[in-house]
Amino acid sequence: MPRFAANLSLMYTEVPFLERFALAAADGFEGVEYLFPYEYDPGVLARHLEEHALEQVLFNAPPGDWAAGERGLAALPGRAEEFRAGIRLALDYAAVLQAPRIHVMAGIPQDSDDLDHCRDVYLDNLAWAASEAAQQDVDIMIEPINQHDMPGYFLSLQDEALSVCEALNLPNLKVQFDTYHCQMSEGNVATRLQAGLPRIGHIQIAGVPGRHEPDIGELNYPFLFAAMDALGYIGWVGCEYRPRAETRAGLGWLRQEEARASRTSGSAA
Ligand SMILES: O=C(O)C(=O)[C@H](O)CO
Ligand SMILES: [Mg+2]
Repeated sequence: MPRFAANLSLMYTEVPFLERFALAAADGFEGVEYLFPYEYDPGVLARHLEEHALEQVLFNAPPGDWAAGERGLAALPGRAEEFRAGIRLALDYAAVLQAPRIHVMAGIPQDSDDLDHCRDVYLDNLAWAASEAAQQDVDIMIEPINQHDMPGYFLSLQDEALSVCEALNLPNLKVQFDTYHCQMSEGNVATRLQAGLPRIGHIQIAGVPGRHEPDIGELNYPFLFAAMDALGYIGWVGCEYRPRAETRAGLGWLRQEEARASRTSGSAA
C-alpha cells in the first residue's frame, strides 16, 4: 500500500490550521503536506510535526502574489531575483521541517510573453533551484496542473513535465504526478504513471470530477493503488482533496485501501 499524506491545506479545514496536525495523526496519517508554510514560524510547525510523530512530506515554494492571481514564478521572464529569494526561503523552511521535497510552481505567463522564451527561463530557474536544493538533499518537484482549474498555467501535460526533467537530467528534479489534474487534462492515468515513474517523486490524488474523496467518480482508485504497488512506487501519495463534509467521515476509501493491502500481503505470505 502506498504511504498516504494528509494535505492540511485542503483536509481538516473544519478546524484552524495548526489543529489539523493532531486530527491527521489521530486518523492514522504518518505524513502531511500543505501549500504554503510561510505565515507560520518554522519552529512552531516543526514542534507540531514532532508532537504528532508526523513527517513533513512536501510544501510549495512561494508562488509570487497569490492573492493577485500569480501561481508561481519559475517560467516568468524578469522574475529571477524574486524566484531565487523564494527558493532560499523555502529551503530554510525545509531545513527546519526536515522536508525532502519542495513543489516549485511554473506560473501563468502573460499573453505578451513568448512561450519559447518562458521555457528557457523555466529551465534556467529549475536548474538553479535544483542545484541549491541538492546541497541539502531536497528534491524539486514540478507538477502539471489542468487548464480548467488554472487557465494559462505554463505546465499542464505529463509529457511536458517529463521533457523538462529529461532536458535538465538532474537527479533531484522530479515530477509531481497529480492524478486529478492528469485525468482532468488528458486521462490515461495508469499508462502515464507507468511512463513517468522513473521520474515521479511524489503523487497526489483526488476524485474526478469535484476534487473530493478518491472514492466515487471517473478514477478507479483501488486499481490505481494496486498499480502503484505493482510498478514499485515507494514514495508518498498526498491526499490533496476537498472532503465533501467532515474529513474523518470521508476516510472510508482509506480504510478500504488498508483492507486491500492487508489482504494482498496476507495472500503473498
Ligand atoms: O493544485 C495542486 O494540485 C497543487 O498541488 C499545487 O501545489 C497548488 O496549486
Ligand atoms: Mg497537486
